Amino acid sequence: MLPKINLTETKAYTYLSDHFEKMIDTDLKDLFKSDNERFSKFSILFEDILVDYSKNRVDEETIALLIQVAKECMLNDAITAMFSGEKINMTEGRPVLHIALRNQSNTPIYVDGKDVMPDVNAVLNHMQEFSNDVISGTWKGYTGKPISDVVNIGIGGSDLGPVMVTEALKPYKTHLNLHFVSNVDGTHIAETLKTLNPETTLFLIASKTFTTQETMANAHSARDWFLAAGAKEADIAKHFAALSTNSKGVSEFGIDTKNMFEFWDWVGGRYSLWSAIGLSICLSIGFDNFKELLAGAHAMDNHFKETDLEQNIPVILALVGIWYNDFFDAQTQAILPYDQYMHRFAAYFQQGDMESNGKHVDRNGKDVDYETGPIIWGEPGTNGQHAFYQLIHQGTKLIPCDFIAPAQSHNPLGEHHTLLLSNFFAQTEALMNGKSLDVVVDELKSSGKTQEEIDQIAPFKVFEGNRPTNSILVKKITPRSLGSLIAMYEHKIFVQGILWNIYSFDQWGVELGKQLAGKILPELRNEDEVTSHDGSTNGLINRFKSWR
Ligand SMILES: O=P(O)(O)OC[C@H]1O[C@H](O)[C@@H](O)[C@@H](O)[C@@H]1O
Repeated sequence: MLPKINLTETKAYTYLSDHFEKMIDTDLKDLFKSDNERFSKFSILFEDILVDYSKNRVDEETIALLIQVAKECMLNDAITAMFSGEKINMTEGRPVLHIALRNQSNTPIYVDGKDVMPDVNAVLNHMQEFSNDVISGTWKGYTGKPISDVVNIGIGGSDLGPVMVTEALKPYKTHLNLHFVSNVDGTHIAETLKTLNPETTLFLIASKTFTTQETMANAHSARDWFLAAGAKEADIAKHFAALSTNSKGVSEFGIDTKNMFEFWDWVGGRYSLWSAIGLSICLSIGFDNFKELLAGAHAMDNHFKETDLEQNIPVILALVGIWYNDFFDAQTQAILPYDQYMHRFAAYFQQGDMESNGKHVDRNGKDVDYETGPIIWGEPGTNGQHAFYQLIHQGTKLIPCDFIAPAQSHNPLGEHHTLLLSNFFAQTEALMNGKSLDVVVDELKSSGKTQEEIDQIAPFKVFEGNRPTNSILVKKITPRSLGSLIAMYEHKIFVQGILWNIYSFDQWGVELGKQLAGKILPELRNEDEVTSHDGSTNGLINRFKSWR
């Protein structure tokens, strides 16, 4: 059972509210001036990952009080509950055990009295054998040719993780070409199939439930395309595999359950890249690299489970996030990787964070009267600098940003990486220091502007600064360090959910739209005028029918 304490009910929260009044006007620059040790006090090194949170509007008292809130919310008990397989996903009656999928120490983890590790290891062995066969060409298509292309058909958690990781780890790629089809828009599958040869294409139908409309529609279209090319039903076994918890659904679709890679209801969709859903990752980078990804995540799991809250990276990131979310009213959190390979990282954590903590009912079933999950967004640097950073620097909103960069590039081309990193360092410094009116005026004077011109233009060139950032410097993006980074954010989300007293592992919010689409679908299958909805929906549907 998870504790059910709202952070706002803790004693420390009251102290934190008073403390906030003091901190609201504190300038980051002054915090650095008054403490030479600030960087070492407010940064944590974990393996090849340095997390610097010193450019935040916090001092030692802030962190101490936030930790006190976490303790009063019984965070340690919650961590133990998750790792020991308690059914902490109460509304679905399930444990939350993505940590078991990467439990490389193989210590037993029990669900309803049964150790899950033998099943986890059996699926991993199956994934190893299968991916080795496909990569080596031992696995042959129906005309005896080896596989050249793999299409993962899945959506949400059955798509975003594999896409993000295969992109982030492209330097480790095997010879297989990976494709991902998620959208029910026929364009997605049609465009993907255009370039493919059915004799050498392998489809992975990735769906935890094996009922998701988009995935089933795309899977059927893929099968039709495959059969239309001259293949027989019996050939499907060589070209279709399923990654799912639903063996009945898989065999009804016509996939041999020998080609099914199982996982379990205690793996949440958005936490499933470590499970059989990661088969596309294994095929893309090879099983050994996939194991390294798991090992990196496991190392972060151990850090999270065993480190004191004061030095615990996911805990600190979560608390600093809460500080802005609940005291400074920051609505969003940007994730800005200075690594082109990580271009889907923010999109991945959009689901990871927003589907987990986008809740307004607490674990007591009551509406919360404080802010919960932030809006997550971001794009890689330096592209973002030339697009939306204007608002981060000079807009009216406070946007805490995570800057992530590798020290070593996989493509050390000329000076590119040095240029990239100069921007990475410059941005957080600029956001913190800003540019005062005096400096702007001096600059304008020395560029020969008249006093009148200076008076006119100066206000627009001022940067307030004092804008908070975390800098996450990684030696190199490898399967291991990426695994650790992902697990770090997963646990951050967990900690925030605990303190906000919400259930982070269900996602009822995605259901209503699905239900209504199910109702509307039959109405679109005929030409009758629709009158059963509100005026707007009726009007739109009827216009659609007349135009299609
Ligand atoms: O893997 P499935 O079952 O196809 O679900 C795909 C997605 O569906 C819904 O949008 C949610 O439940 C997501 O969390 C999930 O990732």
